[in-house]
Amino acid sequence: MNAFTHPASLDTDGVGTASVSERPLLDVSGVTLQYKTRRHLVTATYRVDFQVFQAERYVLLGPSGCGKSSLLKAVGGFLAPVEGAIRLNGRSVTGPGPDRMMVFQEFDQLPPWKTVKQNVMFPLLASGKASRREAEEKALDCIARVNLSKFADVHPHMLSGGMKQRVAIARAMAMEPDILLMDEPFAALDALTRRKMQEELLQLWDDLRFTVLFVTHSIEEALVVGSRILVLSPHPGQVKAELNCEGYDHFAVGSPAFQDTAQRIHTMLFADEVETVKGLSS
Ligand SMILES: Nc1ncnc2c1ncn2[C@@H]1O[C@H](COP(=O)(O)OP(=O)(O)OP(=O)(O)O)[C@@H](O)[C@H]1O
Repeated sequence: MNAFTHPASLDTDGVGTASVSERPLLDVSGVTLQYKTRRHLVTATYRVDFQVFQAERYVLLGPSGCGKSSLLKAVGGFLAPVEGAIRLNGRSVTGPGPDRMMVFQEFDQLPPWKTVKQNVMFPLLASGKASRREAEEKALDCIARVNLSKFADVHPHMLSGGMKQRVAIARAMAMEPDILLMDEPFAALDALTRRKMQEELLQLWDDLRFTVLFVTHSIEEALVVGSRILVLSPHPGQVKAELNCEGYDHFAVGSPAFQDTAQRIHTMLFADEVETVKGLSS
C-alpha cells in the first residue's frame, strides 16, 4: 500500500498497479490538449498517459493551471486532443455521451425552476433512457441514496450547498454512467461540509462501487477520496507520478504515514518551483 509508481516504472502494458489481464475502462494515451485564442496557443497538458479501471476512485492532482479540468473536459468529450487518444471501453471518445456524467463545483449546476426530483429526472428523460414513470422511480431511489427523500419536491434555492451537491451526484448516478467525472465538486463548500461530502461519497462508493475520475488540487482530499492519484506537473501538465492510496480515510489524516505521503506529494508538486528559487538565490 501507499507505494509511488513513477510513470517510467509502469510495465510495458502501462497497467501500473492493476492486474495485467484487466482491460482499462478509460485509457488516456499521450494526450496533448491545447486552446487556441486570438493571440496565443495555450498548451494545457502535454502527452499525458493514464488508465482507469472499473470501480477505481482515480484522482487528478496538481497545481492550478496544470490542466486537470481540461483533461476532465477531454474525457467528457468537450475538448478534442491535438495529439494522443482517449478510449472508454475500447471505443474512441469523440464527443459527450450519457456514459460519462459530470459533477461540477456547487454553483449554478441545477436549474432553479425544477424541483429536486425534476432535476434528477431531467437527464433520464432528455436522453430517452427512461419513460416518465421509470425516471420518477429511478430519481426517487437515487435521491434516497443521498439522503434527500424529504426534499424531493423542493426547489434548489431552499437547499444548502452540500445538499445541492448531493442532488447533482444523485442526478449523475441516476444515469448509471460508466464513469463519473467530478471537477473539484466540493471546493466551494465550507471545510466541515466538504469533509461530510467526502465521507458520503466514500459511503456511496462502498454501496455502489462506481468508477470515478475526480479532480482536486487538495493533497488531503486526493488521499482521502482516491484509490489512485495521478500527480501532474505545473503548466503545461505532464505526469510526474502515480500513487496508490487505497485505505486512507479521515481517521488516517493525522497519522505519520498519511502525513509522510502528503509531504512527499507536496515536495513532488513543488520541486520545480523550489529549484527555480534556489537558482535565483545562487
Ligand atoms: N477556454 C480556455 N481558453 C484558453 N485557455 C484556457 C481555457 N481553459 C483553460 N485554459 C488554460 O489551460 C491551462 C489549463 O487550465 P485548466 O483549467 O485545465 O487547469 P486546472 O489544473 O484545472 O486549473 P484550476 O485548478 O485552477 O482549475 C491554463 O493555462 C488555462 O489558462
